Amino acid sequence: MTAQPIDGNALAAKLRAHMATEVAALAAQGHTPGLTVLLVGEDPASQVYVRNKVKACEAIGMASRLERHPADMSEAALLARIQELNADPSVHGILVQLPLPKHLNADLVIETIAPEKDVDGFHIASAGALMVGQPGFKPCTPYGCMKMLEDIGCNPRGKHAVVIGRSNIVGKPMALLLLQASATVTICHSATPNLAELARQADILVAAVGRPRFVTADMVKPGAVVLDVGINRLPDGKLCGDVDFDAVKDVAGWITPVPGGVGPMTITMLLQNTLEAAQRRAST
Ligand SMILES: NC(=O)C1=CN([C@@H]2O[C@H](COP(=O)(O)OP(=O)(O)OC[C@H]3O[C@@H](n4cnc5c(N)ncnc54)[C@H](OP(=O)(O)O)[C@@H]3O)[C@@H](O)[C@H]2O)C=CC1
Ligand SMILES: Nc1nc(=O)c2c([nH]1)NC[C@@H]1CN(c3ccc(C(=O)N[C@@H](CCC(=O)O)C(=O)O)cc3)C=[N+]21
Ligand SMILES: [Mg+2]
Repeated sequence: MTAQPIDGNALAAKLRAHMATEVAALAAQGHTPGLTVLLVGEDPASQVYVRNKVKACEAIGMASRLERHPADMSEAALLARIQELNADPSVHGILVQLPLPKHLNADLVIETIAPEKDVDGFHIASAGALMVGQPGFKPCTPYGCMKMLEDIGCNPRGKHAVVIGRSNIVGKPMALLLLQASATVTICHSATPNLAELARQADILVAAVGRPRFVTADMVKPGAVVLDVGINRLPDGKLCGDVDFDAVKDVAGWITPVPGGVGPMTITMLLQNTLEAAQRRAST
């Protein structure tokens, strides 16, 4: 079997084209959606990501601002800046690029963002809303993965979904979204003794481990949908997912590539959340 590739760039383009019309409608009412991205320090990978986010906003007519701050910015100064952005009506979404320099408490920083501007979906209020099934911003990467399943016609209801990874920004919210969609969900992590055996039972397998080619062909059920969240930079500079794509594509039914899979969908759902934040604000 050769898996069908799930083209994240194509789905992203389709969704963004639709969003552009909604952005234009809001702009016509004087509510151009605005995203502010805060980058503290000079991490080179982060520089690339934040530039891509800002470009993606501009491409669909949103107003985006990138604020660079020095690596030694004090926590008090960062919190004060977030509070100013919380109070600024032209800013609908606030994203603080992670990781932050070690001297800054990332949890405290994220909790300082107003929940109605938390377009990353990382605030405790957003996490709590997701947990209890109330409306709130969903974390962009798992949200994008759900959109990919929808796009290929894969309804998780009644399926066994296995998520490898339990981080607060990917693995855990991914599992909650799949559960909400009535999948039977298994979450694996570094203390799971029989991970390969569990993975092999998955109709939907999500890899969010952060280890290049962690998921090998023997861990995949024939015909499974495999979503590869991993973004790993190899020594030669190339990007590589958490799935051994070349081997797994001969077993899976569907598979996302890296690059060109989940990554572009993460940015797309960030735009979606920012659009929603602006729509909510415009209707109040
Ligand atoms: N495509 C995109 O848009 C995005 C991609 N990413 C990428 O996704 C990957 C995961 O990100 P993130 O969730 O933040 O990573 P974290 O490092 O926060 O979490 C990794 C998870 O994988 C688990 N894990 C690590 N090693 C093993 C192992 N040997 N066996 C089983 N489980 C293991 C960890 O288990 P434990 O909890 O027990 O330590 C942890 O739960 C990274 O490659 C990251 O770059 C992240 C965000 C967005
Ligand atoms: N507050 C915060 N929110 C985030 O959402 C966030 C973050 N911090 N810190 C870093 C991670 C990582 N992340 C990616 C998003 C898109 C791609 C992406 O579009 N990747 C392209 C390739 C890009 C390239 O070539 O480097 C692709 O997969 O096709 C990758 C990684 C968001 N993150
Ligand atoms: Mg992490």
